[in-house]
Amino acid sequence: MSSMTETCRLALTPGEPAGIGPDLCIAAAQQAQAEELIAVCDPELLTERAARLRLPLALEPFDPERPPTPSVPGRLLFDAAATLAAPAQAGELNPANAAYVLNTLRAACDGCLNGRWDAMVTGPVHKGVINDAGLAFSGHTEFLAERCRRDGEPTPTPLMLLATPGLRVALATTHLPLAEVPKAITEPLLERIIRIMVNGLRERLGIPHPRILICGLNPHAGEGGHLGHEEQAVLIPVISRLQAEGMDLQGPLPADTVFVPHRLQQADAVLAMYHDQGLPVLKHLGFGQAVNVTLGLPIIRTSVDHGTALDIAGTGRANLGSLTAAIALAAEMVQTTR
Ligand SMILES: NC(=O)c1ccc[n+]([C@@H]2O[C@H](COP(=O)([O-])OP(=O)(O)OC[C@H]3O[C@@H](n4cnc5c(N)ncnc54)[C@H](O)[C@@H]3O)[C@@H](O)[C@H]2O)c1
Ligand SMILES: N[C@H](C(=O)O)[C@H](O)COP(=O)(O)O
Repeated sequence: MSSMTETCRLALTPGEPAGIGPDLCIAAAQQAQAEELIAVCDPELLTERAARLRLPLALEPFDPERPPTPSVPGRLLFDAAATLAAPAQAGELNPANAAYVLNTLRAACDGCLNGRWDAMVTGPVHKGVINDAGLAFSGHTEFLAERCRRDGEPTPTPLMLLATPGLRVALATTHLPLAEVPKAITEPLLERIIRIMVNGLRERLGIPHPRILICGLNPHAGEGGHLGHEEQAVLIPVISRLQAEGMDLQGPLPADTVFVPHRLQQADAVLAMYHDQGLPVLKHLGFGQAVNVTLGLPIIRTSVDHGTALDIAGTGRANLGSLTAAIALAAEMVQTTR
């Protein structure tokens, strides 16, 4: 692990090889970066995609013995941790490459755990094609949590938080079918999630006294029990307990009005109960510029806010904004944590 004064060393996973992830890594490599970027992938993928995009790219193998140096335009370090099973065709998913994608994530995560690099920044993966290949996968967040599990200990609970200027939204549940959400939101889970959120905002994002708005699960936060019982049975007891410990929490609040400007001005983050309660609002405000952060794990991981965009892979039309923001936030989190 690099020291206080050193350049941040960031692993970059391009994600789904048929998607825009490789395009974005190549685009990022065209710019000077304050960090050292190491693409964890099959270098052939980048060479072929760069040729298709007609962009210059000098690839150099990563040498952990050399001190980290800021990336220079047109040059990119790589760690050939995994090899494609079949050549990648932009825009065309191939389940044969699903295991390769997961191997790049394993290598990037393990490198964070063993100090090979300071943090990992992930490009988008395609959850469907990984499952089509017979590999159970619901998202990076859950996969990395499992990878960070220590022998004999339970899997750490990960917290997904997306951030864009003016709004941070975290999720109590992540990639879960909607029908399973109510029973997943138990008192122990919610208490764990709120503690991780408060600690993560403090320790990783440098907000000393985070103010958090907590959405109800039901319309109008249950309308006093007339539109659902989870607020009274689960949310209110947990929130009251943690407020009594001094945490700055408000809720459960009706999710339809929690995101109005005057409320957000008085808060550092919102906790939504499920994926599509929080993320549509965040993406409406900041799609293409927002960052997905995983809190609650012993590693620093940020990611783009968008998917694989197969419709534009290999065309040069992919917007670099979210990856740029994800790299910047990972570096900031590394500095905050040093
Ligand atoms: N970080 C991740 O790994 C991540 C995040 C979200 C979705 N996904 C996965 O991506 C796949 C496709 O999801 P989707 O179609 O809902 O969303 P998507 O983000 O891939 O595409 C939605 C629309 O936005 C456009 N778009 C996305 N990123 C863009 C960029 N950087 N520049 C310009 N245009 C861009 C696409 O062309 C498309 O029109 C799914 O398998 C989903 O699970 C992965
Ligand atoms: N929930 C994320 C989003 O909608 O942007 C996305 O699916 C990626 O999640 P992971 O980082 O867990 O793969």
